[in-house]
Amino acid sequence: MNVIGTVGLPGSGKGEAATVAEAVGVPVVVMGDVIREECRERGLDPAEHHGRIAGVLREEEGDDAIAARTIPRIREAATESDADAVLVDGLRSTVELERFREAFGDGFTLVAIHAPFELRAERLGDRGRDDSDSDLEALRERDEREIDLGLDETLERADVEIDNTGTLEAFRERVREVIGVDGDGDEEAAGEPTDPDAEPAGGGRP
Ligand SMILES: Nc1ncnc2c1ncn2[C@@H]1O[C@H](COP(=O)(O)OP(=O)(O)OP(=O)(O)O)[C@@H](O)[C@H]1O
Repeated sequence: MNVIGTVGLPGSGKGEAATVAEAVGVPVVVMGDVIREECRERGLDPAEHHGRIAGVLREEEGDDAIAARTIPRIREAATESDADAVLVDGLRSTVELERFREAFGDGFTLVAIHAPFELRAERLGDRGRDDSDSDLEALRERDEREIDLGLDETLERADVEIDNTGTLEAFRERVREVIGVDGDGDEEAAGEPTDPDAEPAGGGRP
């Protein structure tokens, strides 16, 4: 089974990458859903308690708690789908990376998505999902929180890099390339890492 994990700072493009995967039939498992489910089980509103419950889970079950709870979801998504790959959105730390490598071996590919602070701030401002999206100080704090969890080191250990500083279409094309789907929507060897330095394939939308 090919499992593609994405890692990137807030606003780097992980959600867009997940949307591309879904559009080509690659199921997406969002690690944050594990936390949202735990919030609901504890009778808490995920919108308010998400961050705290993520910390509580790590304290109670170990630093790899969220990865460990995500693994059965990945296997289930793979079983239910005809696709050769599953995309996992939301890795934060090397402990989680190691947990996935242990579970999926060479089938696990970590994809780092990079975009500089100013660009992420601008894009999140446009996204405007909530108030924090347009708050520079909030973004700085989110960056720091994620870096504290080990996001920087996790980015450094990626198998494939995606530079998301160009157009949205160039990014989408590069994501399709990385998940092994060509511009016509045909699946190739989903999950095989491609040359990280390669230019996006370009061309029109599928
Ligand atoms: N290359 C791009 N050009 C223009 N807009 C982009 C590009 N890449 C991403 N975006 C937009 O930037 C915003 C942030 O991207 P996205 O939601 O994918 O980030 P994320 O990494 O999932 O962030 P978070 O961790 O906060 O959920 C979205 O509105 C997305 O559509």
